[in-house]
Amino acid sequence: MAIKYGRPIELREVSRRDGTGASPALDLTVRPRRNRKAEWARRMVRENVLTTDDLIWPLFLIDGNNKREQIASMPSVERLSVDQAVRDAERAMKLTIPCLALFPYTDPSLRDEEGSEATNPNNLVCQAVRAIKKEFPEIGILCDVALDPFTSHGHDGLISDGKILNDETVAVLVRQALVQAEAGCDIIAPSDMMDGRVAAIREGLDRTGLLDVQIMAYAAKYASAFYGPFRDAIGSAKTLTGDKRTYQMDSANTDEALREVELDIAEGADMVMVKPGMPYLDVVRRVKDTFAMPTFAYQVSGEYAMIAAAANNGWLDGDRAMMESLLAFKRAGADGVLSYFAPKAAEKLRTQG
Ligand SMILES: NCc1[nH]cc(CCC(=O)O)c1CC(=O)O
Repeated sequence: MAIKYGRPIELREVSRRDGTGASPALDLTVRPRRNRKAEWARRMVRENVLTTDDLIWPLFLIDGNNKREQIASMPSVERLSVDQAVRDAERAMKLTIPCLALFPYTDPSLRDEEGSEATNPNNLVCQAVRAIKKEFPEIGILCDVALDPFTSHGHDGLISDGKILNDETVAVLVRQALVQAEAGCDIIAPSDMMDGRVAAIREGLDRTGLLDVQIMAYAAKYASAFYGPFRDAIGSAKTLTGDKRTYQMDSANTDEALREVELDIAEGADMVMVKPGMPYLDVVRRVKDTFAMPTFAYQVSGEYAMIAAAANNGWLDGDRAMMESLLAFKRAGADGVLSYFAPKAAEKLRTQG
């Protein structure tokens, strides 16, 4: 056998750990690379897999008909009129993506201090829920609960003297959750981070007889710079005054995340979420290990934008970075991921599998 890079190691040298041997003392009975030698072998020992069941696809809605509007900071993501959202729901069905999440771009003329459009049973989100459920009752629909797409100041709650009011906001959020659930949405996802909102929403749903509507709590949601492109998408970037640090979590904390998750579970959350995603995988792991609850992560707009922008510049392989980033959530213990990559990733999974 021709040896290109040196002579073969003899077994007896393996035990020579004092470094006096002719070659460095390497314990080469153990060779982890054996299990990586071919794709079939790698498949055999693979610990985590991503499937289309793991994906939740967020859609942005806009008023009008037959409209698809590009969002500059989120390449390939569009704002959709309701009829187009129905088309994307069909695409999701075909790709076996189990669930959609809906976010509205509210016309500026409908935004006010109180976010009153949030509780309009005929708002854009409710229209889309009814239209999608009419054609595709088998697909899951998640609706975000928070006031920021509807307020003139871009905050998630009601404000008085520059302060976000907790209990008054919760009362409005319950009404927002109820109009969405009555329109037919399956999962209510409070993203506002007010205290006590999960319990109040659960009680409201149960009192109305909406016993089967699930709650996925944005339980550990951080005050993050990575929401920037989302705020472009829903049109709150320019209007937002100040920041959200009095209600969203400090990114320095993880014990606090566990307390938030514990509270939301006690208040009746069926599923919990950590957000943003990739910079907070340690939190995902701690939450999963501590509570063993269905745990989701949100790969947020800024995470999407970073990968998409780098890929569009040719700085990294976009498809591989997308799949690697999604798999990372599984490795961290997540049961699923909200991701703007959902349709693209599902297409890739389909052609691979
Ligand atoms: N409260 C609303 C909400 N729901 C989801 C996101 C961010 C999602 C994303 O960045 O993709 C936000 C923005 C925010 O809290 O400011």
